[in-house]
Amino acid sequence: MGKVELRIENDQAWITLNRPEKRNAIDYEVIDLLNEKLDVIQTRSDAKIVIITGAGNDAFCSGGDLSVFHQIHTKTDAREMLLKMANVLYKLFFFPKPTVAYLNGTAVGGGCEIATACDLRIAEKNIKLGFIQGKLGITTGWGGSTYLMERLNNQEAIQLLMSANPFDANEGIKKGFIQNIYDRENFEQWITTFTRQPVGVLMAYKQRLLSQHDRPKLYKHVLEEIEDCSTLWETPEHHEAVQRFINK
Ligand SMILES: CC[C@@H](C(=O)O)C(=O)SCCNC(=O)CCNC(=O)[C@H](O)C(C)(C)COP(=O)(O)OP(=O)(O)OC[C@H]1O[C@@H](n2cnc3c(N)ncnc32)[C@H](O)[C@@H]1OP(=O)(O)O
Repeated sequence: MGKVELRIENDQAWITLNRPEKRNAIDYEVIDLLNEKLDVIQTRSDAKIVIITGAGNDAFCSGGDLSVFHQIHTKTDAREMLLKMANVLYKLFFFPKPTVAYLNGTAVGGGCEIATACDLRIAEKNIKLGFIQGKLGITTGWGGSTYLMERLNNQEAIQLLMSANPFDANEGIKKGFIQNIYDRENFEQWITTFTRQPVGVLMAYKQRLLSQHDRPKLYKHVLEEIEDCSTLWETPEHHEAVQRFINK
């Protein structure tokens, strides 16, 4: 089994982040694999909808792999890593087919950024969410805050980002971040309400959704976000926070 699995079945393309022992954290190989899987799905007429989830029962995704990314010290190197993943999430945000994050467990940091880049977010109950980057002395850097401002009203978005507080699925529903709470069986039933339509219908509605967004402006904002995050990456606050996690 690879670090990212793709299964296309019943008109559904399931991408599973497959590093349960690291709570499905994102490293360089995962970034490349995610990019490849999206390219494959784009060419497959039997894939009507994309579902991203995590392996195991604990986590959707714990964000960047701190055991790998703690080796990044300079702004230049941080920018390079952030841009690589930001480009994948930009592809995901503007993907021509509908995308759903099925949050089977904890989603923090970059895990919430991946979920935000999807059109819809469905959560299992009792999961923990959080744009916790602030607690690490950085901001989102993969486009997450840019996309969150598109998904939620700015007042809700800024509270989630600035507080860096964890929240649960019920709070997520109230804020408009989570659309439904379903266990796996109910999720699989719900997803068929989409896949029973022809792919052309789903893609046409997706285009209507995408036409709400100003593509060049969003990319500019993503680049600004990367710049801010990579500047903060160099600060002692960030390195000390990551070191505390590594040494725990
Ligand atoms: C860098 C990009 C940036 C962005 O642009 O957004 C970010 O993503 S910043 C956010 C980075 N992520 C984090 O700070 C989360 C760190 N992890 C946790 O807080 C917790 O692990 C958890 C996700 C809340 C889950 O807690 P729990 O279920 O209690 O599991 P453990 O803490 O015991 O972890 C099990 C195992 O997994 C390893 N792990 C977890 N997350 C990461 C990670 N992000 N990177 C690397 N490794 C991770 C953890 O170290 C444990 O390993 P072992 O001790 O070897 O079992």
